[in-house]
Amino acid sequence: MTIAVYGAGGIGCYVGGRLVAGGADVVLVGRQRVADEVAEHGLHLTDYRGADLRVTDVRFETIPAAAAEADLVLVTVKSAATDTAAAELAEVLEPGTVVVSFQNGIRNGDLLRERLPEQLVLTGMVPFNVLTKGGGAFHQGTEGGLDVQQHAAIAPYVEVFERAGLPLTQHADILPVQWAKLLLNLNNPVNALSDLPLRDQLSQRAYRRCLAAAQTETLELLALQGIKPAQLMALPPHRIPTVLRLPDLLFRRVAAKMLAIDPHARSSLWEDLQAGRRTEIDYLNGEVVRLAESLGRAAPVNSRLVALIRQAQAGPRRAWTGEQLYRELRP
Ligand SMILES: NC(=O)C1=CN([C@@H]2O[C@H](COP(=O)(O)OP(=O)(O)OC[C@H]3O[C@@H](n4cnc5c(N)ncnc54)[C@H](OP(=O)(O)O)[C@@H]3O)[C@@H](O)[C@H]2O)C=CC1
Ligand SMILES: CC(C)(CO)C(=O)C(=O)O
Repeated sequence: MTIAVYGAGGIGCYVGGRLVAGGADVVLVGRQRVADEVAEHGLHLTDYRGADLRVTDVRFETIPAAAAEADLVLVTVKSAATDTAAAELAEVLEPGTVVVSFQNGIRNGDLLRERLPEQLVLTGMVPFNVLTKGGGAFHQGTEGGLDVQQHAAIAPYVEVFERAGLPLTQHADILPVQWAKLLLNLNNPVNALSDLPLRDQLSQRAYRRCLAAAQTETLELLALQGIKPAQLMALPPHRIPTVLRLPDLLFRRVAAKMLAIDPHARSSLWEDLQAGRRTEIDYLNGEVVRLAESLGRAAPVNSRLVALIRQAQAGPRRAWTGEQLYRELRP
């Protein structure tokens, strides 16, 4: 049973490396710069529970053909790269290969399914944060295993993921899980604009009010669309904005788990902005704007966040205080 990880960056190297450490036959497919880093240092994988693994026997390839032998392919490219990845995979994969999208956003699985009609494409979800530390080191900064669409084809891999310390939770209906994750990802632009680690940013009420506003707007649209987001945390999604708006002291008491994040962890969107790469904003808050449009409504808070990230992508960046950002987002 060979597993290919297609797009081995933060999530791909971490998940793929943990699978190798758990004894699976894995090939990582990614860029030359990451291949060089892994060749020099191997992988050093740590997590919030104190796991500390050095993985030296890593197969890292840089051409799509390396995925051809795989029985299972985990797609871990950023959303804007899914189209190209799908075209490359369509050229090399055997019919019947199982492909799982472990990406944020709502549509990556659908896009892969459309482009890979001869393969079985399932949608997955990564609930935790991975901090890319450099020198082959990746740290899981928040709790969680992996979520995936339920299917008989997943059965042969359940034990492999279990051994890797990343148990799979299967869901009969993955869309509510994806939307629940997207509600959390609405914080990605807030975090990027704050230019702070997640824990510092979420510790400040003004930033949390920005996230609460983006979530409230989204929850109203989801209700109109008839989608009930899944519960991923101790609180149901519709209660989270109220908790986010609490004063700092109370928030720390009531929602200590939300702040149980590695002190250096940042959102993946911050990482993209920092590296000058195209961000996933159009697939996160932009997805909410699209939903609003399809319902003949507006999503002013999420639209503004999309615009601010586009500005930051195009030109000089600034670090917004929570108060400044909240004033900017208020209708
Ligand atoms: N990082 C995190 O903490 C979390 C991320 N996610 C989600 O997981 C997904 C992956 O994120 P993340 O790992 O952070 O992203 P990264 O950018 O760290 O990793 C993706 C890697 O794939 C490479 N890549 C892109 N296209 C191809 C291709 N066609 N062939 C081979 N390699 C390719 C990229 O190279 P290049 O940059 O040169 O294009 C990059 O090295 C995203 O959807 C993200 O939102 C979900 C939960 C947490
Ligand atoms: C885990 C979380 C919500 C925050 O890191 C994320 O998905 C991301 O950074 O894209």
